[in-house]
Amino acid sequence: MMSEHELKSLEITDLRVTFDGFRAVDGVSLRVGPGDLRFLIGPNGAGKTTLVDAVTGLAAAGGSVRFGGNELLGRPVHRIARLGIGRTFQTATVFEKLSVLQNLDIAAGARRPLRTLLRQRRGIPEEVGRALETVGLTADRDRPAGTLAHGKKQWLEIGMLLVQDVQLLLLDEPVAGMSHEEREATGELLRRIGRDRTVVVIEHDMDFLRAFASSVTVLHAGRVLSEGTVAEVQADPRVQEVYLGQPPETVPESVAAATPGVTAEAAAAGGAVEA
Ligand SMILES: Nc1ncnc2c1ncn2[C@@H]1O[C@H](COP(=O)(O)OP(=O)(O)OP(=O)(O)O)[C@@H](O)[C@H]1O
Repeated sequence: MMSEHELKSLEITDLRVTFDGFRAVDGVSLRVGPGDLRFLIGPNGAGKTTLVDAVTGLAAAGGSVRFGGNELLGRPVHRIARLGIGRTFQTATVFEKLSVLQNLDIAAGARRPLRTLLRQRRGIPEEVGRALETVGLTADRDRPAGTLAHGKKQWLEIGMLLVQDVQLLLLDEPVAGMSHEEREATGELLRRIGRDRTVVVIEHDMDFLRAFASSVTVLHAGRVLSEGTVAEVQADPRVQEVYLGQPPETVPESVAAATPGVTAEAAAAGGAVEA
């Protein structure tokens, strides 16, 4: 289903966020075009979440963030949301006692009177029906959201962004804690919604990244360390150095295994694999 909106790009220029003199984001520039599925990776503390906070208005920042030509920096959170920008957090934030349908209704219903939101209705608003289908929750629509499996809660949260007609989605570790099947389904979902929207995914799961990313930006110490296709980024010696310079238990096995010059034994000797 094509959006009736023109496709928009996210353009970040010289973004800076400082906490008490500490530069958490230190001059980041990047552009994500519509139809791209951009993964944002980097070691802990690289500035990934802070970057998303800056884009969504939760962290004060210098530089420029434009989406579809509109400058976002300096606008309050709700105005940024109104420009079609939405995010998810690592922990899904759904109304657990309400049904899937009611959750979507509430997300969609800023325009409807409050008393109609919780009422059982025969008809399902078109955008809600569409979102149910897109995120694969049609059969679960009457279940309380609190009884959904972890993966489905994340999909509901994505559905809640879709009914708000979000054009830029920023997702923070959407597959953390998911089963293999849930990851696959989530990857397919991101591909579907990414076709006519701009999607940025913060992710640590390297197998997931390799399967679904169309492009990757690697952040390190608040800066862009590397950018390109999955293959380009994995072959970049600077990326290898940053990951291999980490304590062994945080080196993703698939990065090490895919890194020329790093043997499978060395990767295995690195010990535990990050989630
Ligand atoms: N509100 C804050 N006050 C002070 N420092 C902060 C604040 N938020 C983040 N930081 C610091 O900024 C740096 C970047 O943090 P951020 O959470 O953006 O990293 P990240 O790349 O998302 O890491 P992770 O993968 O661990 O989530 C870290 O050093 C963090 O301690």
